[in-house]
Amino acid sequence: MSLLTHLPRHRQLVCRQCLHNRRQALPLALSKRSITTKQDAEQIRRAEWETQARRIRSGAQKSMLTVLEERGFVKDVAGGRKALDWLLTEKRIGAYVGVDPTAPSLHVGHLLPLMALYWMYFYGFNTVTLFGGCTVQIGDPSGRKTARTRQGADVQAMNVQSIEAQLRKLWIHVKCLGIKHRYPIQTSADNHQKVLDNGSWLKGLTAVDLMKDLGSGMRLGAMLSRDSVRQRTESGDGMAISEFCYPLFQAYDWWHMYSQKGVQLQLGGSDQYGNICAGMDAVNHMRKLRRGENERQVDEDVLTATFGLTTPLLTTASGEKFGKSAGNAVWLDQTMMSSFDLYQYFLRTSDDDVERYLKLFTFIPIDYIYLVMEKQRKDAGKRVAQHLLAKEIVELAHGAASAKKAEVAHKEAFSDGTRTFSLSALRKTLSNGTIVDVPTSSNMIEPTESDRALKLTDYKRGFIAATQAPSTATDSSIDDVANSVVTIPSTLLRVGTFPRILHAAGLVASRNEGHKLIKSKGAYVVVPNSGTVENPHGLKWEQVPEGTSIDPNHYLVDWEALVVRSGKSKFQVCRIISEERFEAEGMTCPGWEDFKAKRAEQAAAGKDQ
Ligand SMILES: N[C@@H](Cc1ccc(O)cc1)C(=O)O
Repeated sequence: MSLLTHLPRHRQLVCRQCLHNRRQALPLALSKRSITTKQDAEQIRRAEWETQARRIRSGAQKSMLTVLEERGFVKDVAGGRKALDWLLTEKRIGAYVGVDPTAPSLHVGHLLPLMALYWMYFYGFNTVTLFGGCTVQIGDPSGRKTARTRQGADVQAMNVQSIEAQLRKLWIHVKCLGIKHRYPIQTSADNHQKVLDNGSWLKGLTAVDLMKDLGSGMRLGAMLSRDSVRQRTESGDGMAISEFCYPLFQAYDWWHMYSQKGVQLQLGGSDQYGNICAGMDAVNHMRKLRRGENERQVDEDVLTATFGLTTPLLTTASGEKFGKSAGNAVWLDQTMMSSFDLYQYFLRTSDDDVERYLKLFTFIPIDYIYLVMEKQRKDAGKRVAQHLLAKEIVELAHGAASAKKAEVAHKEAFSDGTRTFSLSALRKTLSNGTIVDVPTSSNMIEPTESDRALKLTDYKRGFIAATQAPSTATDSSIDDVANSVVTIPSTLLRVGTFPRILHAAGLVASRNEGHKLIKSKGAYVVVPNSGTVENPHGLKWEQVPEGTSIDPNHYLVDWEALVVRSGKSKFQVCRIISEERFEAEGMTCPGWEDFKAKRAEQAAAGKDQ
């Protein structure tokens, strides 16, 4: 906990443990009077750090790197593991994670390096989350097989604005979670935690200066041998000079923050390894050039050296890509993915993955995670670990109030394992649920010059609609439901059309797969009026019966909703509306165009006869 020195003395809320630590850490003279001057604060910070270092050296506390490794954050360390472990114990260095605002929101994949950085914050390091207001205009080729499509200046400006706000919001939630989990955040200093835009220094940098200083120290051989460059040249697609030079800009960021803020460590996803190594070389070169430091000092002094740390690429235990829902990214922005859906995405985590995710995506102390996992193994059906994971992530991304609401909505919806579904929860979902029309074209909806006034939220909605998997997808990797409510025209509800409905609801990738799901007894539907005396509003699930004589209309709840489920917990609430309204509002759903085409064909054939 911080010492909250700006508050009057009686409001400095410090828990007993912190008070004890603080007394131990403070030089006697300081602990007796109130802390006022900057030097005092600095002295306390130093004393706090020294106490922590002593505890780590004596084995009473785990080192920073050990914590990161134990929780699964470390794939590669550039610069040497042992040296980094030592440095992180001895010196309160600066560390940073950068993201390019290529979309209006971060997605869960971004969280990995960010979480590692947040842990460093709890340990007292000076931390920077950087957004690439300038680098996004160039486009990082790392890990990409093709060049990015160029975005309009308006789109870019909105993305930058949105990502900056999101990074700031995440920090607020991180601090709240830190307090909740009782991490002793050390006395804050000006540079303890910052959100920076690389535009603020790259914009003023001239091309000549970049090439003269930094460019002269970067070797072509190393840059050419990078995977992203090799792949493109080998595939014949080639690469633009701008993309090829991208690492120079990222390297300059680091040099800027190294020289101004003592940032010695960069964290990033595994695709950033090349950029990070290029940055380390560049910083060394600049140190020799600008500061006139001698070669040996730069190459050998660990206390001033730079290091890189990459986080692993996440896949689920069954080998699928992590962070995709129905083929789309799992966004952290609430207007692009509701708290309900984000919660549901993580609630579906398999038992094999959940422990790993709890370590990576939550700040829950590791011993508590082990306890939860014991409980989980005893009664896996309750999914305690998954609920905990889902709630913590929503709390991190959307805040505590949203997390609580999402938890209640889910627990109510599945009040008895996955067997009952309460009417009130369903009604709530129907009234809150975002109805996202799946667009007919996969073109990005980009605001034009004349659309300058377009609000950010509208833009985000447009973005999410445009980047959804196309409605006619037959991609069998669709294993998820992205929205709380989908809208389906009543025309699709005919005797024998359950496979079509499962497809329209997004639970399966085609009508054929719908058939298969029903046949394998994996499809369920909520039965209306199935409450009991004890639980009159509870709704029960029933297996969708096989056969062509089943009428989905018999399962309509409140005459407006059909709730279908695939397997254990993948469910979808479908709002049923008339075809006229569906068409008038320009909506569509998987299989709809196909259905209409067939209907027209049949009508034409009927006329011919
Ligand atoms: N290149 C990074 C983002 C980044 C930008 C600037 C930096 O200084 C660091 C990282 C990415 O695409 O993920």
